[in-house]
Amino acid sequence: MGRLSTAYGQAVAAHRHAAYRLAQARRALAVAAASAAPDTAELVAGLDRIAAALTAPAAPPATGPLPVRIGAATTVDGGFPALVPLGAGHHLVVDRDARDARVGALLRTLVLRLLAAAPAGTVRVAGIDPATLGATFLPLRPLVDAGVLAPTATSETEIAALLDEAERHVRGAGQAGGPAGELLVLVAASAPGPRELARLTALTHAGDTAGVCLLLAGVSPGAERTAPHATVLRLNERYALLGDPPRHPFSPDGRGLAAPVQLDGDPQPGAAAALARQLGPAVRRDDPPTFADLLPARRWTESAATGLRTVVGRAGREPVTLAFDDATPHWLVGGRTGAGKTVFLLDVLYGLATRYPPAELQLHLLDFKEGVSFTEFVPTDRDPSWLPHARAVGIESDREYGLAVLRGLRRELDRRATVFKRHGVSRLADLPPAAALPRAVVVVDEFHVLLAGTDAVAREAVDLLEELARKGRSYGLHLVLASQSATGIESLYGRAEAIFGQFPLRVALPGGGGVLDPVNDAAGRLTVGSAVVNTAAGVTGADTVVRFPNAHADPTGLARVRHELWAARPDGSPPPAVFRGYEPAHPADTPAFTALHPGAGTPVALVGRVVDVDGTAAGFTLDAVPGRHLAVVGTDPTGAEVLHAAVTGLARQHAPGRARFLLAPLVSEAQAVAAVLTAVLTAAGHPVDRLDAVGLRDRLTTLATPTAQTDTRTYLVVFGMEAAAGTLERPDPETFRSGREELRTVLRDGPGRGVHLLGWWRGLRPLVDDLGGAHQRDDVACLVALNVPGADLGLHLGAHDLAWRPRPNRALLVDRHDQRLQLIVPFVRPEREER
Ligand SMILES: Nc1ncnc2c1ncn2[C@@H]1O[C@H](COP(=O)(O)OP(=O)(O)OP(=O)(O)O)[C@@H](O)[C@H]1O
Repeated sequence: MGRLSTAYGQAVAAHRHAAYRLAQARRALAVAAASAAPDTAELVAGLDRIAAALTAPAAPPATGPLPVRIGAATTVDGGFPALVPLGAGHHLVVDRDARDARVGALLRTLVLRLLAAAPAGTVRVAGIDPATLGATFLPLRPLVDAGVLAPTATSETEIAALLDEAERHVRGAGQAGGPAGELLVLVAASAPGPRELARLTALTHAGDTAGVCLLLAGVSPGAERTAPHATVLRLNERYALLGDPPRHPFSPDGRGLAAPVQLDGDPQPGAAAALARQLGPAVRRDDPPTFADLLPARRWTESAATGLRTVVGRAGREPVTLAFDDATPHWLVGGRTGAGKTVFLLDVLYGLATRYPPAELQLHLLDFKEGVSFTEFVPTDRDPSWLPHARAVGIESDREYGLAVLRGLRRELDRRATVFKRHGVSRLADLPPAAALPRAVVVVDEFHVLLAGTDAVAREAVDLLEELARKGRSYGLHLVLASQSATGIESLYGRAEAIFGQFPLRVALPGGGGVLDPVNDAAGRLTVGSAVVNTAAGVTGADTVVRFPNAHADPTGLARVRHELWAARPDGSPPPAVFRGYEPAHPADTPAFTALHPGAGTPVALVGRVVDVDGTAAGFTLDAVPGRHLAVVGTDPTGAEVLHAAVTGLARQHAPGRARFLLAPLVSEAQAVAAVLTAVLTAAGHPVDRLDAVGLRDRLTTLATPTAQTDTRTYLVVFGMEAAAGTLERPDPETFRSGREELRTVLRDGPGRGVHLLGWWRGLRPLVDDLGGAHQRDDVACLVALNVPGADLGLHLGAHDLAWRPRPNRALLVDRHDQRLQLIVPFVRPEREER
């Protein structure tokens, strides 16, 4: 208030001085009038009116215009200050642009005077200068650095973005229903294109309380008509002629001030820097938005019936709200690595989760990169809380997990279609309250990973995304696809338009201009923490530059919000289904494994967890059908772990004495596992035999011999089957049958007699040799492929487009009998990781 009264005091003093000089001028003119000089009587009358205006008690600056000096009106008697009203619905139009040095100096001077006259932080200035590419404002650089003056808009895109911001500012003032708290001064040093100029002049009609003031240079005199709220200044070679200020005319007939005006020159050198020092601290309050700015005043008070809305940041000082609704059902977000995509998505998710209760909003979050994007939404050892809206969260997801989530969502759409039919509605909002369904927001971070290549996973993912995008609008399912690049994705060739056409809302972070129209370069100059938001599928001119807060900068604030939401969750809310791509699978953490018990039917060999939404246990039933044996293939020592899990699981399914285990650890890596297994099985009361290669061969002969049917199972567990190749190849001197022949008999006939082989082969080739050729592959119908190249495996299975790429902590489960192919996380013992 102190600064306001000082500025106002200064303005009043200037008025008084002007009034005094005016009186002097009037006297001089009266003398001239007496000598019948033409026009002087009129001039006197005009000056009288100005004097009346100047000496009348002025309205406080908050509600009235500021009188700002533009130069000196010259009379025969000398000069007096020429003032123009600015602000509170008053604007200035100059007929020449800043390429006339007098205009450039005038604009700079006016900017300094307006800033100096108003309380710090209440005036914001933005320049437009297409003709001199910003040169007009260069001397004011210290004010730009201090954040008082916005960087000059010179290109069509920048000017359009600035106009968007100004229009939002005006709308914001309109909605607030009173004088805007801040005066936005738009200074056009030269006229922009006709469209932008039309938008600028339209702003001059915004009214006294809109909080916007335009100084338009280089606008033709006809602008008087287009800008009835502006004082018009025309320049001739020596002077400027000042038109009548609207509502405070100098002349009775619109001829303006009769005294020509000598415009003030440039401000003193150093004036801009001094002002910047003075205003900087107050303006720095206009720091980037904070996380708290995104949150609603009260939690869970909004209804999602017609869509979801959240504040994502600010454009200038205006909050920017984005929606998932009929107009913008899906969003496409682009930005290079480190551009702030994850932070932006977190801002959106917290904004939504605080506005809508879990009954109105569900979240499905998929992250395909190494990182921790959505970890904070799921329970951990350190923090048991979770975001109650989260239904499925994939962290460092496999593509197959993404596919599983998308398939689940398609089923959800089918379910919703049935509900809609039952109620005879076609929109979510029309469902009766008792049948209301939550909206679902599905975020896929780094979606290009999911769609990479042209394999079966990519093809199915593209189909699913297209279907979800197409139907999602009416069923309340909204997609947010984020990526470093939305272009050049092979699997999208010919499909991109059909899919991205459903994504009208584009958010381009730094380096993410690819989500905008190819000719739209609005994202070219973004810095981290800002984004271009475009609600017209990226076309030029529909851009808003938004600054968004760094959610990660306030982890405590974030945790507080999350805990508050968690504490408020409805009774019985389940935690989200979580898939952590980096996490190994332990039998002891898998409910289906720990639930195994004797007498539960056909034994199953559990080998890991399926990469799916529920983390289903992965396994094979070992029934009496020929070929019900398990081959674990690959050099990865996990092979021994998989057999360990399968065997301990089988042991749990048999009462003591009802199963026999024959363990053949033929390779050194398996000795320790076999020792542990022997101890476990023995402790469980099961007979265990240890075999070497020769013992294995002998036992195969025994097992191949038909015996009377018993209900005792025999599990022959061989670690490193290829190590017995030499022994098995040799024919028996008496029967002339080789060990391999005995083996093949066991493979075919064993299951019928309760005999199953569980073997680890360290390569596909030895397995094929043992089977007697690839055409015999069904003799071992259950396969767990570890580090086996996809091409080799595809060849072995006769599947030419097998989407398998060997990687740590993953295996491909193949059951040739039920045509099952599943990506699994193979079981390992916890102690193995510690080694
Ligand atoms: N609004 C912001 N304000 C200030 N700094 C930010 C903002 N957003 C992000 N950053 C900074 O950028 C860093 C990277 O952000 P983020 O992790 O969101 O990037 P990303 O695009 O997801 O990158 P990547 O794909 O490599 O994970 C953050 O750690 C933070 O330091």
